[in-house]
Amino acid sequence: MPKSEFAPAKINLTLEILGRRADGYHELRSLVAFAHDAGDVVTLAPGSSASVETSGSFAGDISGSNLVDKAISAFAAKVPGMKPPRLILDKNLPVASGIGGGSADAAATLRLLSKSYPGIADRDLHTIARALGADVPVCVRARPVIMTGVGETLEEIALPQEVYAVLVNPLIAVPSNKTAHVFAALGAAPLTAPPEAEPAPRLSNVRDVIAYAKARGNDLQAPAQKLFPEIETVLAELHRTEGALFAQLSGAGPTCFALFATKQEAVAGASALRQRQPNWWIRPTRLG
Ligand SMILES: C[C@](O)(CO)[C@H](O)COP(=O)(O)OP(=O)(O)OC[C@H]1O[C@@H](n2ccc(N)nc2=O)[C@H](O)[C@@H]1O
Ligand SMILES: Nc1ncnc2c1ncn2[C@@H]1O[C@H](COP(=O)(O)OP(=O)(O)OP(=O)(O)O)[C@@H](O)[C@H]1O
Repeated sequence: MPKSEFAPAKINLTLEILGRRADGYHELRSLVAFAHDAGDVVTLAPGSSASVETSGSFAGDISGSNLVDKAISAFAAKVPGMKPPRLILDKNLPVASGIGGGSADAAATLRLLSKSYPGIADRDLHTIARALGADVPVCVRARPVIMTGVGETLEEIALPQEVYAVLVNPLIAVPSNKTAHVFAALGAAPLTAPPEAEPAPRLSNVRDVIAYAKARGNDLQAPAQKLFPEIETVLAELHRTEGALFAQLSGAGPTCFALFATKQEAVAGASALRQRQPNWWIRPTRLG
């Protein structure tokens, strides 16, 4: 019986960049949520040949070595004698799009392998995840958190049950090192002192989430928009969608999200948008 792990899209509801560290990475604070019904799927398939096979709409867009392969190698390095598995990656999320697709796939692979090899401590899994990418630890957790550090410090937070979003990606070509470009374009000041800790917000309903997201914003939105002007069109389209209460960029983009109070409004908003922009990737989803 094949075992599967869902690799949900990651959405940065907020993204504050607090300063640049000496190693070039940035300290940040981000409210991160995950999509209930938009994601890739990683399946451990029967068979003796070690391989990673890809299927799905965006399988052909992965460039360089697949983060799933890197996750397997990093995990295997901690498990002497581990038999390399045969994995199938169903790639439904657009690549290099700011919703952490590759990170989510690496994280799902680590969760899958750690179920087969339960000897690996959570602490070791976290270290492996961090070495694979700044977004991989949060994707291993795959629950709403306030993420700080460069992405390694995770504080779980309760999100209201009913938060609906529409995710929109214009499917423009972006370079594979897009995230580094966007951080560089921000030109953040060097950190002079460690950022101050602050208590996690209390988010009781969708209005609280929107107020917090509006107040904190996404510091990468302006530089990303300068590099990829299509983002402005995506945000304008989301703002004019009926029922959309708030719209912003996720991560380094170009995927943007809008928030809705009900599932019906998110589904209707997504279909109205699809009528206007048939070539975009548009997904209504519940966030959690
Ligand atoms: C923008 C976010 O998506 C927000 O969740 C993440 O911070 C990016 O996470 P990621 O894509 O997993 O990032 P990595 O693959 O580790 O790094 C890609 C590049 O982004 C920049 N980077 C990333 C994370 C971070 N905290 N500071 C950075 O400056 C670095 O230039 C790095 O070379
Ligand atoms: N399994 C994978 N899925 C997607 N991209 C992958 C994968 N493996 C390797 N990559 C490469 O990783 C890079 C980042 O892709 P990803 O989809 O994770 O971007 P992202 O969502 O913008 O990430 P972030 O917001 O964390 O920078 C791309 O250049 C892509 O070719």
